[in-house]
Amino acid sequence: MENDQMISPTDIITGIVYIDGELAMLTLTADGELRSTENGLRHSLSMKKDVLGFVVQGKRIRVKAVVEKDEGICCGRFSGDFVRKDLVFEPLIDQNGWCDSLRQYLDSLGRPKRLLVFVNPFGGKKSAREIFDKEVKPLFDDADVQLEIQETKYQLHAKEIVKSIDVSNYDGIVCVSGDGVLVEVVNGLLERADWRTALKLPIGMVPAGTGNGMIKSLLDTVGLQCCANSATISIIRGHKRSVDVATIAQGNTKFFSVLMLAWGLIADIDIESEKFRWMGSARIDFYALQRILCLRQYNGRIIFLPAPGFESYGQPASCSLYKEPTVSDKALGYQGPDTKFEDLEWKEINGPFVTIWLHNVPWGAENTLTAPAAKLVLLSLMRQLSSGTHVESPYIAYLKVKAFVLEPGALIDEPGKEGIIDSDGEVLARGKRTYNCDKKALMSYDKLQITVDQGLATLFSPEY
Ligand SMILES: Nc1ncnc2c1ncn2[C@@H]1O[C@H](COP(=O)(O)OP(=O)(O)OP(=O)(O)O)[C@@H](O)[C@H]1O
Repeated sequence: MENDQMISPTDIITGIVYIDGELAMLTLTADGELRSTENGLRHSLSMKKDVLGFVVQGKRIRVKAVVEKDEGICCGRFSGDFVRKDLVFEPLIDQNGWCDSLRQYLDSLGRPKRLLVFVNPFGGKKSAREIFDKEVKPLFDDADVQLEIQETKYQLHAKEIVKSIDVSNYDGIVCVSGDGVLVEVVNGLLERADWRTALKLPIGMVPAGTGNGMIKSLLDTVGLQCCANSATISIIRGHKRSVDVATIAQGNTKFFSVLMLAWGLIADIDIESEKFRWMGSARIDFYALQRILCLRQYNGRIIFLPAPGFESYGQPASCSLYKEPTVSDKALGYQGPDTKFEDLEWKEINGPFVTIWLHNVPWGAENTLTAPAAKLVLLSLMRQLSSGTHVESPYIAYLKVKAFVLEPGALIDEPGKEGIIDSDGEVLARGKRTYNCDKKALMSYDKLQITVDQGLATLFSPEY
């Protein structure tokens, strides 16, 4: 704290104001600091980091701000990393000048002003609407963001909507949901004829599902909690980052994935635990334990193109990525990466496998899981999942690949029973005698290939 406040010719606006009934000097500096000196003490708010917006209340101006809270403070039911720290001041003169300066500075930050918001009332513990009303909407209102709210009414509703929206009407799309709606939005945008433009629209996530792996990955990287408060503030601040999109193809059928593909144990836990949806995210741990105690092993083969540094894994493959069938002229949307992989050095590993898990982001869900070959080892590895140390286990082969082919087989001790292939929480293929095997799936339980386009989609993200 300093006693004096230097005025610089580059300051945007400066003047005497009342704060809490006391006279104070307030300045908006050129680099976006809102600095006040009151009773010799200096306080400041960063327009970029702390300030959401402002509102005129009679002669006063209320600057709505949030600051990162100190560790140990808990603010009731909805926890988060931020607490409110509004600044209320009354300029002695030129209230309009203050409003114009604050508005212009906020506008110069390139934050989103118009958002299409999907709220999935069905996801997770069915609390998305409550999360949206109590935590998300008030913050967007403070930041003066216009919202077009769309509650999803059925599966694939969000995908259907984004396929036909006028993308120029929005600065972004927000999903108050789990990862499922995010994936629908990405797939919907990629199926548009104008997918290149449409994919530039940033997508924001507010965790309100069982699987919130994408937003967990983004927030955790900068030490923020995976909660609605931190996620919404990140969207308001408007920073973006690009994420890889994997194309999973089986003939002409395609699915675009941003998180992961799983087969075997992980898919079985993810999909079969649906029976325990009422437990919230605990259903995953609960069912994982059951599945590990009655472990299944699957026949099959994986063929892959190792990334640099991972060439020693597997043996030379007897075949490579299959050739794409010619795309019909009617297929207008994105068709996957253009890269040609045929003549490269493919490797293969033959089963049996407990699970195959392909990941695009570090976190599959808020409390991830992966697994090797023995029950006791699996149980001890479960405890390591939250730290990620499971990848060091000798029972796990952890490798980076540029392209991948999965040939899924049947259970080794029950050849008439097959498995489930799951991508981003959705069932891609259901084999014979699996859970809900009479339900329709996008692909058949057969060979499929995965290729990646780096940085294809744009997400709202905390600043790194
Ligand atoms: N009103 C609705 N009724 C039923 N399903 C819906 C509705 N709205 C959206 N869905 C579907 O719910 C699925 C799961 O959504 P979301 O990812 O938001 O939640 P989640 O809890 O993380 O998912 P899950 O629990 O299935 O892992 C999506 O496939 C979505 O299409």
